[in-house]
Amino acid sequence: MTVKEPEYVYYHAGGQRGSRPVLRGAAAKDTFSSIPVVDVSGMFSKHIEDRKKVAAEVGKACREVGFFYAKNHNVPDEVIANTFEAVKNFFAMPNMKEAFSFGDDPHEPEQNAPCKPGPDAPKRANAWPSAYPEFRPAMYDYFTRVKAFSQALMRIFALALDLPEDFFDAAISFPMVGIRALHYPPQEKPNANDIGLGAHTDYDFFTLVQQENVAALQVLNANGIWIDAPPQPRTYVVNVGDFLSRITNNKFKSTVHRVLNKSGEERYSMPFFFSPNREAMLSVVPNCREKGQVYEDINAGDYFMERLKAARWQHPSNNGKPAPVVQDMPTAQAIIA
Ligand SMILES: O=C(O)CCC(=O)C(=O)O
Ligand SMILES: [Fe+2]
Repeated sequence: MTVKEPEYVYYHAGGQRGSRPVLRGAAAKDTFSSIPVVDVSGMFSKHIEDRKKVAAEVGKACREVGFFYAKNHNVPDEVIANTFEAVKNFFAMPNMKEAFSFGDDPHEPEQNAPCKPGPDAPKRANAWPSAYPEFRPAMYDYFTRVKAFSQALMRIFALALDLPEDFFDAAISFPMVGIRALHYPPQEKPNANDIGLGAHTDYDFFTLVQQENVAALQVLNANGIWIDAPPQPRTYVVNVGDFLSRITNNKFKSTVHRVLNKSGEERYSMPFFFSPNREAMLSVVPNCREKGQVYEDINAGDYFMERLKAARWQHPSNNGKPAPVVQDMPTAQAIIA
């Protein structure tokens, strides 16, 4: 009799390598096989019942999947379209890069920081292309709106956790945020090992992904099966990140995902990473505390740096050298191992 070796899926999650057996047939667990769609329009209603209804759906999606599509958000279509156009122009420049990141930086007037950076403040965070001056205002137009939408969404997460709606408000007044504009060129003959972005979880509170009309994002379920998250018109893909998972004692799932562009076409996407203020404390929220709880309180900025270092350390380009010092790395741009 031959015993079949189980097949495994490998990923990086919570700053560490992980693996999961692929379970089929009788061994399969009860898990998701599609990404739920939540109509979030009720979050802008003046009636608390409408907001609570959205929160209930968001909470269910966060507990069961860790991902959902947010339909009827309030970021205008034309702002998103203009931003993608600017991103394509940027990638078409001769000094082509495959990713452009920028994030919170109190030096930049567009961000209306609550106070001016002092003499000890971190250095400027963002590098803007001088050869394309229209890029910065286009990105900021998008940044301002997606950040406001995220701050509003945070109130829905509070309700979803049975907390007062304003529970997180003070902790997200000048949040750590980052936009990553990504370009995935067509892959010749892609196979499962030939991925655009390796399997990972995000180290933020949550992420809002805009993807243009090319499907490539995939989400890992509990059975080790990759579930497609193709673009759905006029939606955001929202996913729980490690910070939110941590403060809910993992009741909200920070789910592993990857990008595999099998389409034969160019793919552009724009994740927006949202985390609390650098000084905020990440404490497990009251309703999720349990005896024998694993997570201690930690400063959000410190946790971010810890995760950034872990990602750098494991990055293949690091060649096993000691982790670089990253204290001058002031923005919340997620660097993926
Ligand atoms: O390109 C995408 O659709 C997702 C990107 C992503 O998961 C990330 O940058 O963390
Ligand atoms: Fe991600």
